[in-house]
Amino acid sequence: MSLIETRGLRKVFRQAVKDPGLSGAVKHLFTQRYKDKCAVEGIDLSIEEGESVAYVGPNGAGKSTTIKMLSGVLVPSDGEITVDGLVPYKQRMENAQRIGAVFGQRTQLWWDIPVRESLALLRDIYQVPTTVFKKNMDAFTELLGMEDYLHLSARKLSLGQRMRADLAAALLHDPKIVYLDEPTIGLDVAVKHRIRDFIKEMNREKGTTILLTTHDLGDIEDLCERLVIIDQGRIIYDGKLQEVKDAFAQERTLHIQLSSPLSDAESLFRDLPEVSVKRTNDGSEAAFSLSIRFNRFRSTASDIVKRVMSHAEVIDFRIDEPSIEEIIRRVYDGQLDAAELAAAGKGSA
Ligand SMILES: Nc1ncnc2c1ncn2[C@@H]1O[C@H](COP(=O)(O)OP(=O)(O)OP(=O)(O)O)[C@@H](O)[C@H]1O
Repeated sequence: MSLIETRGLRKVFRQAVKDPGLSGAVKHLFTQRYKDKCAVEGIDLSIEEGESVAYVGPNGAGKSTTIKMLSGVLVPSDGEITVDGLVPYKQRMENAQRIGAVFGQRTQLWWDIPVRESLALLRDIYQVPTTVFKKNMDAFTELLGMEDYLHLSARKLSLGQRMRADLAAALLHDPKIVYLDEPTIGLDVAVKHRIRDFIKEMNREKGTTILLTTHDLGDIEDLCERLVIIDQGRIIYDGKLQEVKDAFAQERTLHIQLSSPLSDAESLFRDLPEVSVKRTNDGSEAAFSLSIRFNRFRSTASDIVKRVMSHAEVIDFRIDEPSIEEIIRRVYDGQLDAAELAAAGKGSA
């Protein structure tokens, strides 16, 4: 059995239907109307120990609802769910010992007491042995750069400081699994990197299994090898991040630096209509640069470089592939359909 396993997992919420405005609110007091909203529509998910999985989808897709069911906060309407052999909503306390959770929008720290005290309270709640607590506190303080603000209450922390303290709080008891819901939301680039490095370290060093939901697709590229895309409560893709890139990132851009300008570079590619050439010389350091976009299934980078080299001296070049961000955006926009996507991996669409 996998560490995390769900079969046919469903969650239906009962939502109040109100007419707009004050009259609608008053009317609702006397005649309540409700409709069922299926937030999660039968999810089959297997996650092995040590995996790092991105769980992404547009707003309202059902990501948080899934995580809440996995962490035992919500009871599923239907289906099966086990986390390390436990049924989370039935064995909440045992489950809590094995998981850590960070919800970017909320904190699990006590608002008015110093961070150091909050962490000590969590040590007692989770019954973390003193040696483990000390070892983790030392390591986390250094890795997350918390020394300067351990004496401050959560109320006084900046968002980046608070998020780092929250990560420390979630991992203090060495959980097997950590659920990260938007762990880098609203953070500057430096703090984001620090947090990502820390998560990678936990995954590598301790084999912590990571389930990450995020709208920051940089998080995904940096942290996860596997991608699960959910839309309207259903998984529409489940497979390797690299497979999605290989299947859909057909476009490449070659950035070539020349020793002197090359006039009419376009003429070198007249027989390749899908190739487009842009001059990107910004006048600095006598750089004469071309950015050449091509479809990797129709042309090869080596052919393009060869053509340029036959007319000019090439000093340097590099190839860029589109980011996963662009591909996922196309999925969200409906430009890539689920069946196409599923064919690229082992998606369950
Ligand atoms: N407690 C609730 N009561 C009623 N409906 C809910 C409740 N929680 C979530 N929903 C509905 O379920 C659907 C899925 O919500 P969920 O929060 O799981 O989405 P999400 O993928 O996490 O979205 P986001 O990226 O915006 O956080 C939404 O339509 C939401 O309105």
